[in-house]
Amino acid sequence: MKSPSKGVEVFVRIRPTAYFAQDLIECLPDGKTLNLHQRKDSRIHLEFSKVPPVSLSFGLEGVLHNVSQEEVYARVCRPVVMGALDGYNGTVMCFGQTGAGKTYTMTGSMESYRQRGIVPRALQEVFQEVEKRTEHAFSVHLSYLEIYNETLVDLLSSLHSPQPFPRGLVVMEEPGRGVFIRGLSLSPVHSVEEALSLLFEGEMNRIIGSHALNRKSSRSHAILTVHIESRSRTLSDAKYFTSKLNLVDLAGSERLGKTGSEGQMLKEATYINKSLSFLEQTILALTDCHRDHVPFRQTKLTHALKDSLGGNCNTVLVANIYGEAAQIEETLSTLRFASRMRCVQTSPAANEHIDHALEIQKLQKEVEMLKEELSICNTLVKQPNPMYEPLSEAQQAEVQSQVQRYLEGSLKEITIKSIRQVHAVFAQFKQALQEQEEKVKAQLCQTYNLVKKGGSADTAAYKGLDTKEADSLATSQQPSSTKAKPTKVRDKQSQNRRQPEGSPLLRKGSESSAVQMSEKKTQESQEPDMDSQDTQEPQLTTPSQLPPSKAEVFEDFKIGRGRKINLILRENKAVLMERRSLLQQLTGDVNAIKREIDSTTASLQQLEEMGGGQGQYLAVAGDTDASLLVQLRELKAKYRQRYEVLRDVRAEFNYCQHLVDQSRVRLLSEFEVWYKQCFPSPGEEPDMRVYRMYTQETDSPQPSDQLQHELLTESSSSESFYNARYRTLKRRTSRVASSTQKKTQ
Ligand SMILES: Nc1ncnc2c1ncn2[C@@H]1O[C@H](COP(=O)(O)OP(=O)(O)OP(=O)(O)O)[C@@H](O)[C@H]1O
Repeated sequence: MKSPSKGVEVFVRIRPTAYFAQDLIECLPDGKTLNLHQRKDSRIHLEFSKVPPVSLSFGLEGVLHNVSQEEVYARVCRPVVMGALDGYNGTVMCFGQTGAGKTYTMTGSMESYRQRGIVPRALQEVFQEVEKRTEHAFSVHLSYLEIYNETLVDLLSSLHSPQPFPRGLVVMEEPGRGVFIRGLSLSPVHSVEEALSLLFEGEMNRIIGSHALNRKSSRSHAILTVHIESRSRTLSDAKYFTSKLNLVDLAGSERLGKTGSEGQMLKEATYINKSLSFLEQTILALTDCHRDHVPFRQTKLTHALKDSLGGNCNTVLVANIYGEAAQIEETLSTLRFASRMRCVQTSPAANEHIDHALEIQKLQKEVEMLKEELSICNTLVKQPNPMYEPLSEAQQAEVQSQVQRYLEGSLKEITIKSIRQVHAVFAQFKQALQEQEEKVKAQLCQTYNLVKKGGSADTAAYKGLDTKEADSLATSQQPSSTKAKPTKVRDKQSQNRRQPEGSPLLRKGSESSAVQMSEKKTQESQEPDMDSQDTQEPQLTTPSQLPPSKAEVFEDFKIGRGRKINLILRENKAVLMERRSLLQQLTGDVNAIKREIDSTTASLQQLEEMGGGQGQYLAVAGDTDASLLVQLRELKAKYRQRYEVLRDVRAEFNYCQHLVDQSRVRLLSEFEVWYKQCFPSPGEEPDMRVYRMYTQETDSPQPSDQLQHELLTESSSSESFYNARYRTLKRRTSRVASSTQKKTQ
């Protein structure tokens, strides 16, 4: 991610003073231009007396005159902080004469929160953003470097064990890493509080000199760096971003003569001036496109800031000036430096990295997966040159024809060539099955004159079952055709040949024979042959056989193991039918009486209208009318009596309906259990013990017998309760059976 190159952004901040030289310094209303007028009596004029008075104009990103600390931060630093969180290096530095307000701008007041400077605000914003950007995991470290008299000092060393590098800190450069200070401590920080306490610690350690101009003037350059690393929490890629946010408070530029420094102070001032002058030379070299060498290494300051000056960094300079007439020479020099700085171009670029360890891990995983896939392919294919490309249309058509021929029996085996071809074969099977189903349904609907009403009527017709039972079976049905062996799709005919006599699979002939069979079964179930039930049980499957469909063996179940519950269901249904016809009859009676009541009432009303009112009515009505009244009374009494009977019968009917539902659920759930035990999934052995238990009649009461009474007397909402209880009883019964078997062995 690379942004277009741009110049270093430069702001001028004017230190407030009661003696602001407004005739010399003019801030234009655009807020971006500052004009400096040279006066006849100024020192500048005296020194260059032959030069006619001139006005110099400086274009900037902004003139910060009488603005709050908050606004300074928002305009100068916030965009750089945001960039740093996105992976762009950023540098904000203050330059200017001693006492012009550099430290005030960078650090601000240590006592007043409102007057805190750029650094504490930047730290605060970093952690606020870290909390907001939840889709990224950030790690933040701080380092605090001081350059004093060309010596590098770790301002946070007091918090760490002695330095591992006895020769002190060294500015280093490494390809891919850029410039860094070897031996400088990196303190991890997890909150704004931790970060601020490190800042305060560093500030305490910073050497404060005193000299004639400013008792608190800092005599060193200070670089606080926030090192940020961010990794995506949502993407599993090995990409991550790093950035450095440098907050630089440069030592004050000053004229030696003016400060009156001597001794140690003089030495300090010399170093400071030297480094600032090299900084200026470096900037000049950077702005000169014909120079191939930029003397970054001349001083520790320029070397340490190499990345920030003309690198891939978002760089902002705040030029602090002291707006009094006496300081006009320093102001001019600061503004000249500022305008040169504006010409320096940087090419901000996000520092994107690849976590090689993670990348290797990912690739290793991928290789493992591909190896597995390849081994499956090799097992399946057993031939050279397997196909890896998606099937072409011609190949798809070939697969379709192969499946057709295989189903018809003219093709013995489909040769497996690739995973994609296997998928295509299965898809063709699925399609063929769906087509067959549709065909059978249509045929059955025609045979039984059934109207197609969604799935229910069709499913019922499918095997001649009760609609609800068939629906339930249909939903739980597993397409037996999909249970093919994984490596070879075997010939269907040869499989049928292996089925034992009497296997339900053998009944899976043509569609018409299926219909005949279901009709035959229906007859059989109406007259169950108790003695032959064992022979009616389906054959157990072996792992090489396909299990019969549930619909096929359901009839067997109903006359075999599920005979009792099926009989109960039938009895309940019979009672329900009887109640239904009684209900219909009673409803007809009640409606007829109601109609009679209505007509009698109408006749009486007619007579009343003819008599012109209640009083006359009695006089005119005579015997006929009196008999109508009696008739009406009798009809009402009869209506009440019949209605009560109707209400009772309706209640009985509803109750019977519950019983039928319950016994149906029982029948189906017992069937499901029985089916699972008798026809286990491929790879599982059929449970012979359970199979025997279900096929042999025992003297001990079956769970079904125990539950029967409860099922018949409870409401249908208790269904799940009973299902659970039934399963528990079943498990217990099978456990008891197995322990008894062990004891007898
Ligand atoms: N914008 C401002 N508003 C209020 N006070 C200010 C402002 N700028 C500077 N000052 C005050 O001016 C004095 C000198 O400021 P400061 O120490 O920040 O200067 P400096 O440029 O860092 O000096 P040095 O180079 O010697 O470190 C301080 O007392 C500071 O509070």
